[in-house]
Amino acid sequence: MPPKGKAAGRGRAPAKRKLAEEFPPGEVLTDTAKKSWKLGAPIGQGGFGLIYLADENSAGPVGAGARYVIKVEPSDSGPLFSELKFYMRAAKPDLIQSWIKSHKLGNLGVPRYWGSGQHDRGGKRYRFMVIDRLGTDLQKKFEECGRRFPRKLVLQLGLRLLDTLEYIHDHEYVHADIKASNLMLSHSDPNQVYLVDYGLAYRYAPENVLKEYKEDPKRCHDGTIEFTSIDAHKGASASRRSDLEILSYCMVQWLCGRLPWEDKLQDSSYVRDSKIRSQENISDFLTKCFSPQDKPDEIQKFMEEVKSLSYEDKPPYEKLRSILKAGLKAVQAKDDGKLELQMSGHLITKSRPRVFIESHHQKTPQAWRASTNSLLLYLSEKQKYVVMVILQSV
Ligand SMILES: Nc1ncnc2c1ncn2[C@@H]1O[C@H](COP(=O)(O)OP(=O)(O)OP(=O)(O)O)[C@@H](O)[C@H]1O
Repeated sequence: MPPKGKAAGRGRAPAKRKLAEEFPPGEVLTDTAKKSWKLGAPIGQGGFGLIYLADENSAGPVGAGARYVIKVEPSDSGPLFSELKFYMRAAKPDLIQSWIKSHKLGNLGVPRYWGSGQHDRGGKRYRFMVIDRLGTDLQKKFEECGRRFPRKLVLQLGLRLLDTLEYIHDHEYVHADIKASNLMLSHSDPNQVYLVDYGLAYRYAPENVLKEYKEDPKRCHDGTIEFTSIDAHKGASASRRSDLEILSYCMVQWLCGRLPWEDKLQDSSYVRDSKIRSQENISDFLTKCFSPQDKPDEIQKFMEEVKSLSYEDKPPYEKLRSILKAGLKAVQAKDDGKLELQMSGHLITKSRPRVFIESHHQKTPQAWRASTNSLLLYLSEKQKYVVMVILQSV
């Protein structure tokens, strides 16, 4: 989970806190249901602990194809405790499966929870949690794609996130930190995307009683600064509309490359005021982000719909899905469930190039780098600029 006001993109790297010691592969952990799990190699590091490959305990070592991961943190770590509460309440495999069935979905983007417990080692106590093992995060894919995602991909991600948010909202929680680095592709299916990191997830309606709107100056700007909601900037706890507002900023960034306030992320009040202004005139905001021929009508409609929600409102998920589906139709695509990182041939031929000159900071430039919808041309080792040709779908 991010500390207060952490930025998602370049230049973030907050100081990592004191970490849990690294356990050797083969360490066996027993959960509260007395089930044993074996650790493999560590594959990730969070703010407070490590993530290891894992499998049900057996005679053999845990290999690269492991189906689970175990998150281990010192037992006094708050974030894993609150994340664990979310998983225990809302991510049990049976619960997810019955939602998938009753809502006729192909999949649901919440990793399943398989167990948890405490583990003592070297005189210290650790808390651990077993969840599904996932693949690459979308921030890496975003960077590889030259910081632009094709319109179809953005709309498909929006649709899958609406399914996921509807589920977690129905289970009394909001996520409050949606961003590409918290979206991970399945390890086995490139068309499935999961929302991870529930360290900031907030139980907005315990026992179905909605929390009231209350600003707390000590909690201003919680979340990831460029995407966090106006409510969070003002110190109010996240609500369902916050998740959708955050999703809309993400979709805009994925489509056009950067949000207008990204140059001044250190100035939280500036970011808050820019977001307030963007909501006052959504059309003007999108005009700043896109060229006239690229301004996405569906994103404007989506944002207008979200803006009309009050703090306690249940979002109209189905209406929001139909807005995004209309956007797919406008680019001659449909909700086929495919997360295509590459532009299809059809979209490329209907693209118009835009050229940007950017300062060149790379120490070891490549001759060129092609990605889904952009082509970066590094002029030479000594030159100061790169030329970025961006193919924008019309
Ligand atoms: N289910 C998973 N399967 C595979 N890798 C994972 C999984 N969950 C997390 N990871 C990897 O572990 C890293 C740390 O994840 P974690 O959820 O612990 O982050 P965190 O504690 O929120 O830390 P921070 O937000 O500070 O990066 C992730 O960046 C990701 O690479």
